[in-house]
Amino acid sequence: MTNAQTTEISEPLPRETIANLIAAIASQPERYALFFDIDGTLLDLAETPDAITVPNGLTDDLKALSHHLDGALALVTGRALSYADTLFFPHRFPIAGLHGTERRMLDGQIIRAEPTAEFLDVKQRLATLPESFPGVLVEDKGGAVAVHFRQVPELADHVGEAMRVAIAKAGPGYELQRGKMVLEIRPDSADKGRALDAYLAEAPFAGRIPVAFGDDVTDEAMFKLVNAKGGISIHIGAPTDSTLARKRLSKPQAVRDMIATILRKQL
Ligand SMILES: O=P(O)(O)OC[C@H]1O[C@H](O[C@H]2O[C@H](CO)[C@@H](O)[C@H](O)[C@H]2O)[C@H](O)[C@@H](O)[C@@H]1O
Ligand SMILES: [Mg+2]
Repeated sequence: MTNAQTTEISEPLPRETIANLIAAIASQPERYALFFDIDGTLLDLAETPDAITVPNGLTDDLKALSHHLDGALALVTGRALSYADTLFFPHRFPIAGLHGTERRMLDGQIIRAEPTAEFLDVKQRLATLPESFPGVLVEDKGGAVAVHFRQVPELADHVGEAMRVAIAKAGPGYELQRGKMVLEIRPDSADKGRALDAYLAEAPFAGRIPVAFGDDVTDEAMFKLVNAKGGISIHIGAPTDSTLARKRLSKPQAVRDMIATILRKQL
């Protein structure tokens, strides 16, 4: 996907621009709302879903940044909401999980699509996939199911075929989501853009400039929404023209450094 209207497709965020953004968020926090993807954005990617690590200090830094923004910080992730909570325990951030299809609002209420009988049947069948394709890893996320092939990339086509059959059996209400070395069946009731938009309708997010950080296909819906609202979209990773994001940071460490610098500046 390319974005012809974007003049700065996935350009590195110049040092000066980073400095400006950091200074602005540090000195005028009431103007900004920050939205972070998790895997590949806040956290370095790992070989398997459970092998990720949350670097020392990140959880507290996120909490401090959230406090600085008067709560206008949310995580928008493909992970299950409950899993994301365990990553950043004991803090409970506003989180949109399963690519935006389950969302905890500020009052603690959670909006999610209930799984259908057909989906649960498909999920059960997919659980046996590693018997036919050793090395493939099935991640049960409750309302969604992901099949990872990072450890056996040569099986990508087989996984693709199995998931095409599975999505047809899952029936209405579900869609196939592509990701990094993963294919997933998830509810089609929302996406990360719609989740972000829903947060922007609520205090303390409402009326603020959205700033979204993400690294993957699923984050494009978020970038599109943020661009339309005059916000700042930041892609994490190598330069690419396959993103709607208008700015770029090279890796999760750069995101973590940016957070730490904002906090130092506001002291
Ligand atoms: O939207 P995100 O927060 O970025 O979540 C996207 C998916 O992240 C996880 O999978 C990815 O990260 C794994 C750990 O680094 C990696 O092993 C895998 O290859 C990646 O696809 C997670 O397991 C998925 O459920 C999320 O949808
Ligand atoms: Mg990601």
